[in-house]
Amino acid sequence: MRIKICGITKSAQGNEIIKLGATALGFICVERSPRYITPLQIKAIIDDLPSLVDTIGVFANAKASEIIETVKITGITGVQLHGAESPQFCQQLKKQLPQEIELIKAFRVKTPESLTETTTYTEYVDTLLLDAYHPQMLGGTGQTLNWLDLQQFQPSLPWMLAGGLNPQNVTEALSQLKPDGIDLSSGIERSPGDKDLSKVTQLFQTLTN
Ligand SMILES: O=C(O)c1ccccc1N[C@@H]1O[C@H](COP(=O)(O)O)[C@@H](O)[C@H]1O
Repeated sequence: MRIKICGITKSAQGNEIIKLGATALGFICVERSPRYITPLQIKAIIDDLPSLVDTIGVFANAKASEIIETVKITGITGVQLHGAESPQFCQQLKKQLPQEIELIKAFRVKTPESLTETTTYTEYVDTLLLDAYHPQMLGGTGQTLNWLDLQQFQPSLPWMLAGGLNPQNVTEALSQLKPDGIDLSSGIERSPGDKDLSKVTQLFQTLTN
């Protein structure tokens, strides 16, 4: 299972988190987020990481040109779209990105019906991600989804579960759902962008038991 730890802002923490077992690190490219870091800061962190790690830039309603420029500057291996990007935007962006760049579309699930929207994207992206809906915040909310409502979600693409996961609730989430990956941010932090390595250690201990 893929394990993505998102909202990395510090090189040393990113490296420790990879050693603990994460398969992917996420970097927030949304300026209004307290976890935002610049493309040059992302590049500096990635340059210091082992090469086989997935590195995902998280965007929300950004222009395609900004995303493509960020991919070039940073060397990220994937792009996560966390806003209201349309299927057509994803289709166009996918055509413009280098073939090897993973395109992830995130959905902030408000009602079980929100899940049906995902089917209109499956032709144009590589991976789906489900996050909790919050009226003011785009992500990193710490709010969980109603996992029971997701049990019927069996998309044709790999999918990742996000939204308020932490060392205490991840086992319960994975007993109800079988995502291809999980994505955590605020549940393993001291403060936004500052990961708590003891919580990350606890997470991986829980996952390996
Ligand atoms: O983390 C942020 O600040 C953020 C800002 C804008 C878009 C997405 C963001 N984070 C995403 O939120 C989920 C995890 O949230 P949490 O575990 O509930 O804190 C993850 O997909 C991040 O990429």
